[in-house]
Amino acid sequence: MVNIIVAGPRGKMGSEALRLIERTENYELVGCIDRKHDGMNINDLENLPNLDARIYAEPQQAFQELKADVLIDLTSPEVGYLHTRLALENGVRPVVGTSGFTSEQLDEIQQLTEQKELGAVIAPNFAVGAVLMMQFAKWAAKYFPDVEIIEKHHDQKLDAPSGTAVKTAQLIEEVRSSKIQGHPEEKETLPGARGANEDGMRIHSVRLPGLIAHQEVIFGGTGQGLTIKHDSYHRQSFMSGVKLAVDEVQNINMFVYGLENLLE
Ligand SMILES: NC(=O)C1=CN([C@@H]2O[C@H](COP(=O)(O)OP(=O)(O)OC[C@H]3O[C@@H](n4cnc5c(N)ncnc54)[C@H](OP(=O)(O)O)[C@@H]3O)[C@@H](O)[C@H]2O)C=CC1
Ligand SMILES: O=C(O)C1=N[C@H](C(=O)O)C[C@H](O)C1
Repeated sequence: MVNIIVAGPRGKMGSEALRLIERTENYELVGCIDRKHDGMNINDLENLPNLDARIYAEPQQAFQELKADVLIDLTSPEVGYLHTRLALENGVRPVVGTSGFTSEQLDEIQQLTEQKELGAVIAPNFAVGAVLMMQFAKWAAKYFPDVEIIEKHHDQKLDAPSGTAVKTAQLIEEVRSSKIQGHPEEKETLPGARGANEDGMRIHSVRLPGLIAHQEVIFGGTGQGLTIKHDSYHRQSFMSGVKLAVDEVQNINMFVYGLENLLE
């Protein structure tokens, strides 16, 4: 049995993670971290699976009182970082989907994971199709160094650019020499028109109601173009990746950043 704590259980992703736990035979929800409803039970809340687990507003109390193997964190960048640290400090292996961590925070989590000799998985995107999109983009960038990323998300998203777009740019940087794109003398007549600049790559963030999570990586070459595109139409698209991470995090004693490192 895998004993799991979910942080952010009322959220769009957290509630989907509860449904994953409910339908997985060897998973047990032992508690949740939620700043509201302290002391209540998940089965007291409407529209959530009928799971019997106490809610803790104070994360430290949850980690001390519960016998947990894995934390699934799907919250917001500041609190997600805190939960991840607390999990490791209390011997619990984190599986983190929360996006927006800084590279310094990722380094610190890596160090803590190694110091505690535990496993930890942080995945900017748990959808297998998105992982493939990022890998294909890395491959294409070897031959097409001029690239722009357009990520599109629902309008409740807090961080921009998305974790997926940042990770895509990082993967491309591994195979592409630093490059300034566009005309060297180009000027923005409206600030932000050319998007964020990551090593010369432009990242554009679209936020609209109705969207879930979508990304296009657009390459341009002489007389040709290539677009690699992924769409998540439902948050269930992320759950097979969350499951893979929960299953694998128990077998590793290292920090993993990106689901591609767990896929065969
Ligand atoms: N890696 C991946 O594949 C994916 C990652 N994500 C990421 O997962 C995270 C959650 O996304 P999503 O479910 O859409 O977001 P939601 O806003 O729907 O859910 C976030 C949850 O976290 C809680 N929360 C937020 N801030 C705090 C805080 N300071 N203290 C305590 N609880 C807090 C919210 O509670 P409250 O209602 O009280 O604010 C809410 O229950 C985001 O970072 C998103 O980018 C999303 C999809 C896929
Ligand atoms: O907030 C979201 O919804 C998503 N966040 C992740 C990100 O920032 O890349 C993953 C996915 O794009 C959905």
